[in-house]
Amino acid sequence: MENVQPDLINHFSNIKKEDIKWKNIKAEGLDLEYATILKKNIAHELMKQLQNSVEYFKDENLTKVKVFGKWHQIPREQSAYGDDGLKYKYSGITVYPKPWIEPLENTRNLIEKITGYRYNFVLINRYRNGLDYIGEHKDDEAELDIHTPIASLSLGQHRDFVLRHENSRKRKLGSSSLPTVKLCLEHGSLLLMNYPTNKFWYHSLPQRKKVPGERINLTFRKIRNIL
Ligand SMILES: O=C(O)CCC(=O)C(=O)O
Ligand SMILES: [Fe+2]
Repeated sequence: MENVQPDLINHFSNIKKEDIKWKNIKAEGLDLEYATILKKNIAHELMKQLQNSVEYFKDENLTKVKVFGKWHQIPREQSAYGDDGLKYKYSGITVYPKPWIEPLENTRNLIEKITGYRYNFVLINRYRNGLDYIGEHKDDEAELDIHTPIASLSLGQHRDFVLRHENSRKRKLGSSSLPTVKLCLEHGSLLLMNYPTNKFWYHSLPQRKKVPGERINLTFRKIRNIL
């Protein structure tokens, strides 16, 4: 029987590392690399497959997070997939990833081919519309392998991504305030947050009422097995 679904693996196998044009963004303690890695039609196909297969958390223990000591309903949908036996704790919640599903595993393998890093975990955020957002935070949990950059793949509605140095945030006396860094994360783009970015810089994806489309973001991470 002929496969009527466009074959993602086939498309992915045509993507060559040497064809990718990276943009480097650097500031004190900040090191980012950004590139469009998927053509529009391939990005659309991956998004469609994820819309049909990803299951988001429903359990109350996983849809509320602790921010500055208070519990809040997360203003987006979230899920996690990864290797068996891993555990990731953030914002007061503990996540055990679901087993890999095909589109996510294929994407993990593509990112390994492009970056040379092998990931064992992906956190998925779905922003249903422009009101959904993620507040300022650092991804600096102890179980993250800090020398493997967080690789963030964006699909769907482009959204602004804002980074602020911790000193600018605290307006610490005597520290020169570093300018905010703002990027627009496009459909089919990959952002690498290299060490030591998450040590010094907070990031967020603010609400944007004028860009109401759905966005799915995959952050591939390497968790050190702490069992
Ligand atoms: O949606 C994004 O681009 C960022 C998500 C994020 O910062 C996170 O999952 O830690
Ligand atoms: Fe983050």
